[in-house]
Amino acid sequence: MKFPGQRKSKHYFPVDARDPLVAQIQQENPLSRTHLVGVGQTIVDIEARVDDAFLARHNLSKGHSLVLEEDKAEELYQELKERNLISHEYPGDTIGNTLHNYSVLADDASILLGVMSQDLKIGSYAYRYLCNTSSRMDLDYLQPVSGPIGRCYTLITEDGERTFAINEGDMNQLRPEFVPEAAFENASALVLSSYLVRGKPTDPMKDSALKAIEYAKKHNVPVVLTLGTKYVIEGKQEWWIEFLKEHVTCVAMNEEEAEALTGEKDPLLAADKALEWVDLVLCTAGPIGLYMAGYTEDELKRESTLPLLPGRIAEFNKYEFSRPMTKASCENPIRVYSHIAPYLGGPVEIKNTNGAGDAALSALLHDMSANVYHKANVPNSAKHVAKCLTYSSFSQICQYSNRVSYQVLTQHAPRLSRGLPEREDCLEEAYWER
Ligand SMILES: Nc1ncnc2c1ncn2[C@@H]1O[C@H](COP(=O)(O)OP(=O)(O)O)[C@@H](O)[C@H]1O
Ligand SMILES: Nc1nc2c(ncn2[C@@H]2O[C@H](COP(=O)(O)O)[C@@H](O)[C@H]2O)c(=O)[nH]1
Repeated sequence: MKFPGQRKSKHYFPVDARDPLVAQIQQENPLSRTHLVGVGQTIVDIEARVDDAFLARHNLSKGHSLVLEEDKAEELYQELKERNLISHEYPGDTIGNTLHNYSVLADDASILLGVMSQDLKIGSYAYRYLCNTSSRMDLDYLQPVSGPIGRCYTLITEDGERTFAINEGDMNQLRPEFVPEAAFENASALVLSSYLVRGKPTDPMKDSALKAIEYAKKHNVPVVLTLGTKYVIEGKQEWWIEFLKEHVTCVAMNEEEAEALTGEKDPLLAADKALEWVDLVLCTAGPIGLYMAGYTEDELKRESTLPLLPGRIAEFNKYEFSRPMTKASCENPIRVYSHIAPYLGGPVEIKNTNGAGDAALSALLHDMSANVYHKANVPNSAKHVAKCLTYSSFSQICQYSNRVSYQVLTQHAPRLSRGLPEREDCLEEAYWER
């Protein structure tokens, strides 16, 4: 496990391998490991620049992620091919992206539960998916299917807006028996997306997601839900609120999804509202940066030394140096908020915003895993006097998530092609002290 940030703090771990005492302990007690689990829809992103007329011709509404009928998807693909509009093809899926990025950042294992075409042809989409996925992602549990994996036509119009058109293939055919309980033992978190419930009523994917949640709860693994797109939430707010209350520890969303869920346009107020249903919120807001909201124990709250920020909740970041906890594990819970503007104001040139939100979430999940890992290996550390959800503070996680989003904005693909630059191994020096 490579650790997120604060490499020089007294709590930094893994400890220096050159210390003979530590080396001896590590030989006697091999380090306990953890991993992230995700249930995903195996999808390849097929990216093309199109005009508004193209969207109109194929009855697509801009900014939406829509599942197409097979014949409509084929028509769309044929036009893209004939007009030579396809610019890039990458493995996608909001969960696949998140697990891959997690594995790259943490240099550690994640487990993808999903489907994969059993007869792989070299050059096929399934083949490309596997070739461009981190070797740290464990794909051994994938369910073989006879059909193709999903295709996500990522249609980018001149205004930079992305419209997703999905040809689902067999991506929703994951059956509950391919969700093994063993994957949840020692897991640090289960990550799911709201896309999993929008298949046909006969698709087994939703039951598989519920099975995964059942095992996560049984093994005390936090459930993290990413909202994917506002269109899956709109009109079904009540259903999602009940789902969050019943199953979810942490919700990740962008400001549009947050508004669809809570009715609040202001991301800070939306995040605050979501705390009625979950313990931790990550709300990205494009060029505005990102917000986190959560709970901490009153006695353990830590005041920020950064400038206090104005907002719909006055000086809302006052305790952002605290570490997130579940509300239930606090005797006197207080709400904590943090915000950060885009790293360096955003890249000079944004290559593609695809995957920026997934990237932010992968950094948060890395921090959650680091906490589990540290606790298992140094249980008597001062870090674990209270039961926290993360290794770092709200403020530090905001900075880390933001930094990882920036990295994705500077490249075309939605998945990190490599980790953050080594020079930043100590983010404090390069950025956090700025
Ligand atoms: N136009 C932009 N300028 C600067 N930073 C951006 C821009 N768009 C996104 N970001 C960064 O990427 C993060 C996630 O982007 P966002 O667009 O909110 O996610 P999503 O892709 O889920 O909609 C933001 O919190 C911000 O740090
Ligand atoms: N599992 C699904 N993933 C989808 C779907 N529609 C789009 N996407 C994926 O989202 C990411 C981009 O994420 P963002 O953080 O930029 O919002 C992209 O790679 C797509 O593959 C879907 O229906 N299901």
